[in-house]
Amino acid sequence: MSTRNSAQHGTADLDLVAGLLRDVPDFPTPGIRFWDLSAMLADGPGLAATTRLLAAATAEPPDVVVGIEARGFLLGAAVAHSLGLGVVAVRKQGKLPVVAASRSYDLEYGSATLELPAGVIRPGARALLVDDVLATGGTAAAACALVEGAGAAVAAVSVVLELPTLEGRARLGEHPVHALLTR
Ligand SMILES: O=P(O)(O)OC[C@H]1O[C@H](OP(=O)(O)OP(=O)(O)O)[C@H](O)[C@@H]1O
Ligand SMILES: Nc1ncnc2[nH]cnc12
Repeated sequence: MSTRNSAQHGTADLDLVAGLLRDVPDFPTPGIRFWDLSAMLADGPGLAATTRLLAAATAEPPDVVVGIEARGFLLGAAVAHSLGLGVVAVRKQGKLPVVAASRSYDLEYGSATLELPAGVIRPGARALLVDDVLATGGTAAAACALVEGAGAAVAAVSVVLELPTLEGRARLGEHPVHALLTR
Protein backbone atom coordinates (compact mmCIF):
# COMPACT_ATOMS: atom_id res chain seq x y z
CA MET A 1 0.00 0.00 0.00
CA SER A 2 1.40 3.38 -0.87
CA THR A 3 2.29 6.14 1.50
CA ARG A 4 -0.22 8.95 1.93
CA ASN A 5 -2.93 7.18 -0.03
CA SER A 6 -5.58 9.83 0.45
CA ALA A 7 -8.18 7.63 -1.23
CA GLN A 8 -8.05 5.35 1.79
CA HIS A 9 -6.75 7.52 4.57
CA GLY A 10 -7.85 10.86 5.86
CA THR A 11 -5.26 13.39 4.78
CA ALA A 12 -5.88 15.37 7.93
CA ASP A 13 -5.17 12.29 10.07
CA LEU A 14 -1.93 11.63 8.18
CA ASP A 15 -0.78 15.22 8.47
CA LEU A 16 -1.47 15.15 12.19
CA VAL A 17 0.54 11.94 12.66
CA ALA A 18 3.41 13.13 10.46
CA GLY A 19 3.72 16.30 12.50
CA LEU A 20 4.15 14.35 15.73
CA LEU A 21 7.14 12.21 14.64
CA ARG A 22 10.69 13.22 15.43
CA ASP A 23 14.06 11.81 14.40
CA VAL A 24 17.03 11.60 16.74
CA PRO A 25 20.54 11.29 15.31
CA ASP A 26 22.98 8.66 16.56
CA PHE A 27 20.56 6.67 18.74
CA PRO A 28 20.93 3.96 19.99
CA THR A 29 24.31 3.76 18.23
CA PRO A 30 26.32 6.21 16.07
CA GLY A 31 25.03 6.47 12.51
CA ILE A 32 21.44 5.43 13.27
CA ARG A 33 18.71 7.99 12.64
CA PHE A 34 16.13 6.90 15.18
CA TRP A 35 12.43 7.67 14.71
CA ASP A 36 10.75 8.44 18.00
CA LEU A 37 6.96 8.20 18.20
CA SER A 38 6.66 9.22 21.85
CA ALA A 39 5.06 12.60 21.09
CA MET A 40 2.41 10.98 18.90
CA LEU A 41 1.61 8.38 21.56
CA ALA A 42 1.28 11.14 24.18
CA ASP A 43 -1.12 13.17 22.04
CA GLY A 44 -4.80 12.16 22.27
CA PRO A 45 -5.89 13.21 18.76
CA GLY A 46 -2.57 11.95 17.35
CA LEU A 47 -2.97 8.51 18.88
CA ALA A 48 -6.61 8.34 17.78
CA ALA A 49 -5.68 9.26 14.20
CA THR A 50 -2.84 6.73 14.16
CA THR A 51 -5.12 4.02 15.52
CA ARG A 52 -7.76 4.70 12.85
CA LEU A 53 -5.19 4.58 10.09
CA LEU A 54 -3.46 1.41 11.31
CA ALA A 55 -6.80 -0.35 11.76
CA ALA A 56 -7.65 0.31 8.09
CA ALA A 57 -4.89 -2.03 6.89
CA THR A 58 -7.28 -4.72 5.69
CA ALA A 59 -10.55 -4.43 3.80
CA GLU A 60 -11.92 -7.39 5.74
CA PRO A 61 -11.64 -7.18 9.53
CA PRO A 62 -8.98 -9.51 11.00
CA ASP A 63 -9.75 -11.95 13.81
CA VAL A 64 -6.97 -10.87 16.13
CA VAL A 65 -4.27 -8.19 16.45
CA VAL A 66 -0.63 -9.04 17.19
CA GLY A 67 1.45 -6.31 18.83
CA ILE A 68 5.25 -6.55 18.62
CA GLU A 69 7.38 -5.57 21.65
CA ALA A 70 7.65 -2.94 22.74
CA ARG A 71 6.12 -0.01 20.91
CA GLY A 72 3.85 -2.36 18.99
CA PHE A 73 2.15 -3.24 22.28
CA LEU A 74 0.77 0.27 22.69
CA LEU A 75 -0.40 0.59 19.11
CA GLY A 76 -1.56 -3.02 18.84
CA ALA A 77 -3.77 -2.72 21.92
CA ALA A 78 -5.27 0.55 20.65
CA VAL A 79 -5.99 -0.97 17.22
CA ALA A 80 -7.43 -4.15 18.74
CA HIS A 81 -9.70 -2.14 21.02
CA SER A 82 -10.90 0.02 18.13
CA LEU A 83 -11.82 -3.12 16.15
CA GLY A 84 -13.39 -4.92 19.10
CA LEU A 85 -10.67 -7.59 18.99
CA GLY A 86 -8.14 -9.08 21.36
CA VAL A 87 -4.39 -8.49 21.16
CA VAL A 88 -1.55 -11.00 21.31
CA ALA A 89 1.76 -9.69 22.65
CA VAL A 90 4.76 -11.10 20.75
CA ARG A 91 7.53 -10.60 23.26
CA LYS A 92 11.30 -10.45 23.41
CA GLN A 93 12.93 -13.65 24.65
CA GLY A 94 12.63 -14.56 28.30
CA LYS A 95 9.51 -12.57 29.17
CA LEU A 96 6.76 -15.14 28.55
CA PRO A 97 6.12 -18.00 30.97
CA VAL A 98 4.67 -20.34 28.30
CA VAL A 99 6.11 -20.10 24.80
CA ALA A 100 4.71 -21.55 21.57
CA ALA A 101 7.83 -20.79 19.49
CA SER A 102 10.85 -18.49 19.24
CA ARG A 103 12.45 -16.75 16.26
CA SER A 104 15.78 -14.90 16.13
CA TYR A 105 16.55 -12.07 13.70
CA ASP A 106 18.86 -9.12 13.01
CA LEU A 107 17.81 -5.47 12.93
CA GLU A 108 19.45 -2.11 12.21
CA TYR A 109 21.24 -1.96 15.55
CA GLY A 110 21.63 -5.51 16.79
CA SER A 111 19.87 -8.82 17.01
CA ALA A 112 17.01 -10.20 19.08
CA THR A 113 14.64 -13.10 19.57
CA LEU A 114 10.85 -12.87 19.59
CA GLU A 115 8.50 -15.34 21.24
CA LEU A 116 4.82 -16.14 20.76
CA PRO A 117 2.76 -17.02 23.84
CA ALA A 118 1.41 -20.57 23.75
CA GLY A 119 -2.26 -21.28 23.14
CA VAL A 120 -3.53 -17.78 22.37
CA ILE A 121 -3.69 -17.70 18.57
CA ARG A 122 -6.37 -19.87 17.03
CA PRO A 123 -5.22 -21.91 14.02
CA GLY A 124 -6.91 -20.45 10.96
CA ALA A 125 -7.26 -16.98 12.47
CA ARG A 126 -6.38 -13.92 10.36
CA ALA A 127 -3.93 -11.80 12.31
CA LEU A 128 -3.16 -8.10 11.85
CA LEU A 129 0.42 -7.42 12.96
CA VAL A 130 1.04 -3.93 14.34
CA ASP A 131 4.31 -2.14 15.04
CA ASP A 132 5.65 1.40 14.98
CA VAL A 133 8.53 1.12 12.49
CA LEU A 134 9.42 -1.17 9.57
CA ALA A 135 13.15 -0.85 9.00
CA THR A 136 15.08 -3.95 7.85
CA GLY A 137 11.95 -6.04 8.29
CA GLY A 138 13.70 -8.55 10.54
CA THR A 139 11.30 -7.99 13.41
CA ALA A 140 8.13 -8.16 11.33
CA ALA A 141 9.37 -11.18 9.37
CA ALA A 142 10.08 -13.03 12.61
CA ALA A 143 6.62 -12.15 13.95
CA CYS A 144 4.99 -13.32 10.70
CA ALA A 145 6.86 -16.62 10.93
CA LEU A 146 5.68 -17.11 14.53
CA VAL A 147 2.06 -16.39 13.64
CA GLU A 148 2.15 -18.71 10.64
CA GLY A 149 3.94 -21.37 12.66
CA ALA A 150 0.90 -21.39 14.94
CA GLY A 151 -1.35 -22.12 11.97
CA ALA A 152 -2.75 -18.58 11.68
CA ALA A 153 -2.54 -16.32 8.63
CA VAL A 154 -1.04 -12.83 8.39
CA ALA A 155 -3.78 -10.54 7.06
CA ALA A 156 -1.37 -7.58 6.94
CA VAL A 157 1.55 -5.92 8.67
CA SER A 158 0.50 -2.40 9.66
CA VAL A 159 3.13 0.15 10.73
CA VAL A 160 3.25 3.87 11.29
CA LEU A 161 6.56 4.44 9.58
CA GLU A 162 8.47 2.56 6.88
CA LEU A 163 12.15 3.27 6.21
CA PRO A 164 12.29 2.15 2.55
CA THR A 165 16.07 2.42 2.16
CA LEU A 166 16.38 -0.57 4.51
CA GLU A 167 14.17 -2.68 2.23
CA GLY A 168 12.07 -4.29 4.95
CA ARG A 169 9.13 -4.71 2.61
CA ALA A 170 11.13 -7.08 0.39
CA ARG A 171 11.93 -9.22 3.41
CA LEU A 172 8.23 -9.69 4.06
CA GLY A 173 7.66 -11.37 0.70
CA GLU A 174 3.99 -11.62 -0.18
CA HIS A 175 2.70 -10.35 3.15
CA PRO A 176 0.68 -7.16 2.62
CA VAL A 177 2.40 -4.16 4.22
CA HIS A 178 0.43 -1.07 5.18
CA ALA A 179 2.67 1.86 6.09
CA LEU A 180 1.14 5.21 6.97
CA LEU A 181 4.28 7.20 6.22
CA THR A 182 7.79 6.75 4.81
CA ARG A 183 10.97 8.59 5.75
O1 LIG B 1 12.47 -3.67 10.79
P1 LIG B 1 13.49 -3.90 11.84
O2 LIG B 1 14.88 -3.60 11.38
O3 LIG B 1 13.40 -5.24 12.45
O4 LIG B 1 13.25 -2.83 12.98
C1 LIG B 1 11.98 -2.50 13.45
C2 LIG B 1 11.85 -2.77 14.91
O5 LIG B 1 12.82 -2.02 15.65
C3 LIG B 1 12.17 -1.38 16.74
O6 LIG B 1 12.09 -2.22 17.85
P2 LIG B 1 13.31 -2.55 18.81
O7 LIG B 1 13.88 -3.87 18.42
O8 LIG B 1 14.23 -1.39 18.87
O9 LIG B 1 12.62 -2.84 20.18
P3 LIG B 1 11.72 -2.04 21.21
O10 LIG B 1 10.44 -1.68 20.49
O11 LIG B 1 11.53 -3.09 22.25
O12 LIG B 1 12.48 -0.85 21.66
C4 LIG B 1 10.79 -1.10 16.21
O13 LIG B 1 9.87 -0.88 17.25
C5 LIG B 1 10.49 -2.34 15.42
O14 LIG B 1 9.93 -3.37 16.22
N1 LIG C 1 15.80 4.00 12.67
C1 LIG C 1 14.88 3.48 13.49
N2 LIG C 1 14.08 4.28 14.22
C2 LIG C 1 13.15 3.75 15.06
N3 LIG C 1 12.98 2.44 15.21
C3 LIG C 1 13.75 1.62 14.52
N4 LIG C 1 13.81 0.28 14.46
C4 LIG C 1 14.78 -0.07 13.60
N5 LIG C 1 15.37 1.01 13.08
C5 LIG C 1 14.72 2.08 13.62
